[in-house]
Amino acid sequence: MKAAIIGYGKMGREIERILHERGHEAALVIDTENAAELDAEHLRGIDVALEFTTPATAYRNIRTCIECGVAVVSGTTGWTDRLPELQALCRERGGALFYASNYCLGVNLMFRLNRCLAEMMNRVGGYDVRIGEVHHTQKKDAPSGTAITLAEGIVENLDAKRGWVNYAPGIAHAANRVERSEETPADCVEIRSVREGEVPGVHTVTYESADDVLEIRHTIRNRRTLAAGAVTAAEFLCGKRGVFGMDDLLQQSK
Ligand SMILES: NC(=O)C1=CN([C@@H]2O[C@H](COP(=O)(O)OP(=O)(O)OC[C@H]3O[C@@H](n4cnc5c(N)ncnc54)[C@H](OP(=O)(O)O)[C@@H]3O)[C@@H](O)[C@H]2O)C=CC1
Ligand SMILES: O=C(O)C1=N[C@H](C(=O)O)C[C@H](O)C1
Repeated sequence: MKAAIIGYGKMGREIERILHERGHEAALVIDTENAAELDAEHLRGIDVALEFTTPATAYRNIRTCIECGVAVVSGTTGWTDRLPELQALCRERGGALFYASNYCLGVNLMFRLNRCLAEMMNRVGGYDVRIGEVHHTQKKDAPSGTAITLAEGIVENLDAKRGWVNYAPGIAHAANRVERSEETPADCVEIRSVREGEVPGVHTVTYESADDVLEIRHTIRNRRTLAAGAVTAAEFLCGKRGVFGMDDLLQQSK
């Protein structure tokens, strides 16, 4: 597989290592200094691009890949209100796009558990739910894309919840922010965001009643699991047309 890496930061470098280990070629590397080289000429001959950049740049990067007819795997978070536009463009152009808010297999199992638990909670009274996420201090977006996917899984399955808000004290650029935890409306899932040291990512879904606490938690030990999942998605996407996510990948590997 001849791959392009778009964004040569923490994820881009880890992805490069996994590509080499699996015998693929990182034929093009795009970062801020050569961002202008993301064009048809430089993408010629590339089988798949792996895009991990910033909330401000992901849309344009992915769009360029689709317009140049190159399959693209993206994991960039903090911009996905515009993802449906690109999914529509990809379908219209007969391209290939894979997006996941989290490429770690364990997190995707947690997504399934989370949806299932939310559905079961409709038959049990007395619990309220909240989500916690902890990440490193360089993270540009809040809440994390993973926390948003968890919140959407709850909203889709738990009748009492209609949306989510973010309690993110001290974090700039938080979406759907409430200033204090007590301001969270009863029909919203509160996501509490914390930025701390070098933490790769911890996500917790907590159901609390007056008498007990039920929690599901996932802790990422290192970015290797995220990069390996992204490369597996790229291998899956190669030669396909359409719009895909982790459920498609997990379906196939059953
Ligand atoms: N879905 C998933 O599983 C995961 C998603 N992520 C998400 O992926 C994104 C990247 O994460 P991470 O690697 O940790 O972040 P980093 O900040 O370490 O890396 C991002 C890189 O992209 C570069 N960049 C900025 N603009 C452009 C551009 N226009 N074209 C090409 N490169 C550009 C940055 O350069 P410079 O530093 O010069 O600005 C930087 O090198 C984030 O949104 C993060 O939330 C992260 C891990 C897993
Ligand atoms: O920025 C990160 O580091 C991560 N971002 C993703 C997110 O926002 O959910 C995935 C993972 O948690 C690491």
